[in-house]
This record gives sequence, structure tokens and C-alpha cells, in this order.
Amino acid sequence: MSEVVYGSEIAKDIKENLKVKIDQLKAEGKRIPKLVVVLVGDNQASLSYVRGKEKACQFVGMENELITLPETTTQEELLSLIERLNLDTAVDGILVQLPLPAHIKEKDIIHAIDPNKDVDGFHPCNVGKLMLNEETFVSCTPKGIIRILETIGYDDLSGKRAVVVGRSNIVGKPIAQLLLNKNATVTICHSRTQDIENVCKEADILIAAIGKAKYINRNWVKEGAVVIDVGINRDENNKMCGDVDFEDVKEVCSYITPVPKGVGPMTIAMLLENTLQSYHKREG
Ligand SMILES: Nc1nc(=O)c2c([nH]1)NC[C@@H]1CN(c3ccc(C(=O)N[C@@H](CCC(=O)O)C(=O)O)cc3)C=[N+]21
Repeated sequence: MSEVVYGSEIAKDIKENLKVKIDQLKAEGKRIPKLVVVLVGDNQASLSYVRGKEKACQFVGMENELITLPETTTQEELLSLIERLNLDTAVDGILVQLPLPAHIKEKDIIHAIDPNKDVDGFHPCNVGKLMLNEETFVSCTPKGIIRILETIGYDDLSGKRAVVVGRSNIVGKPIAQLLLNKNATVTICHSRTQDIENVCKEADILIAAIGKAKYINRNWVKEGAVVIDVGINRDENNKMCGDVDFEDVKEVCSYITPVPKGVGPMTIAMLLENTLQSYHKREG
């Protein structure tokens, strides 16, 4: 039997902490940190995530502007908006919600955001700094996962084996790097990996970021492993679920994060932290 780790509760503590800090800035008559979220088109899932970000900003008392643009927005129009936000001294963080419509090149947009306002940590400058273990904006989901490990006291990773399933630029690769920076022995598995089940079974820490509903069952998991589920999928009843078959795996691991209320809320909390970090870099 394992302990279920509610990221939602850890995130709540983090947000309460941020609220105190922002109240303090207000009391001192200082400028308030500001996050701008840009949403292109009306992808339903994106709308729901963006609302979560808005609610969190309101909770901590951070300024939040949501700019919604029509699906037909051109790449040039989006680039000129980003240029304006880059130059706006009142803006600390810029987040362009992904995915973007197919006619816009995500890479060009990510490259256009000022690395000093890239609170997602997606810009190549910030990704490079992560690889060099230099201070930077760390991508929010991976940062949230590390914070979960720290909170459960499982952050001395020397001699531990970590297996990351999934190699995306926004989760798989950066979480592998963060685990490596903490001295774990890291393996990245993906769709071309042979004998993936047995590779995963070696993991002391298993990170699931593949995007396949309930793909990982107890046969993939070593007894006592820590299992972090990054997946956001729908099951056969259209209920939100992770990449891990939670009910099955929770019988064999030591800690497991649920979906929802696991990694997702941590992502939002880390976004707010990154925005405050950006503010302090600017304001001192
Ligand atoms: N530029 C960019 N940055 C992102 O960080 C980014 C993005 N684009 N595109 C989409 C993904 C996804 N994402 C989530 C954040 C919070 C929850 C979250 O809080 N989920 C709640 C439940 C939400 C619900 O019930 O719908 C939970 O897991 O408990 C989920 C997903 C950020 N993303």
C-alpha cells in the first residue's frame, strides 16, 4: 500500500506562501508582479487550464491579463503582440498557451519571447542554462515534480535510479535533466524503447509522461518505487486519468501522485513562483 501524494495540497501551501509575499509588496507600495497569458483559438482544454491559471493569480493577488486571439490570428500578429509584451516594463511573465493553431510555428513564437520573461522556461536560452545547471526559469511541470519529491523527503537522489517515460521538450527532457542535476542515474524511455516494462521496473523513481491512458500497470513498477504521473487523458468513461493505472499501481509503490490533483496544480504553482522570480530579477 502506498501514500497518495496530493499535489493540490502542496500547491495550496505554496500559493499561500506566495500570497504573503505579494501582500507584503502591496503593503510596501511596490509594483505588483504581472503575468500575461496569451491564448490563440478556442481549444476547450486550453480554456480550462487558462482559467486555472487566472484563479491562482487572483488567489495570490498577482496581476493577470488574459489576451485571447481568434484562431485566424497570423504568426506576424502574434509576434508583434509578443514584441509589445517584451517591451512592457509592467509585464514580468509571458505565457503563450500551447498548442497553437497549425499555421503558427510554435518554435518561432517560443524563440521570440524575451528569455527574461519566459516563465514557462521553454526558450532555448533557458533550456540551455538548465542543461548547464545554471539558475534559470525551469519549466513548470518538471519543477513541480522536483518540489513534490522534496516535499515527501525523497530528494536525496544519489545512487537512485530514475526512469522517465516520454521525451517531450516540455516534460520528459527537462525532468530527466533536473533528476540528473540531483545526481540520480537517469534513463529516458520512449516509443522506440525495447523491453520498456523491464526498464521501468528498475526505477526507484518512475515519471510517466507519455500521454496514454492507464498505460503503466503494476508489472512495470518495482516494489516501493515513487511514481509520478504527468499524464492528462480521458478514460473509457470520459473521466480524467493519468498514464498510470492508479488503482493497480498504488498497491505496489511507496508514493503515487493521482490525476487530477497531482502534478497539474503544481504546474500552476510553479508558474506563479517563476513569475515572482522574474519580478525580483527586474525589481531587485
Ligand atoms: N505554454 C504552456 N504552458 C503550460 O504550462 C501548458 C501549456 N502551454 N499548455 C497545456 C499544458 C497543460 N497544463 C496544465 C496545467 C494545470 C493543470 C491542472 O491544474 N489540472 C488539474 C485539473 C484541471 C481540470 O480538472 O481540468 C489537476 O490535475 O488536478 C493541468 C494542465 C499546462 N500546460
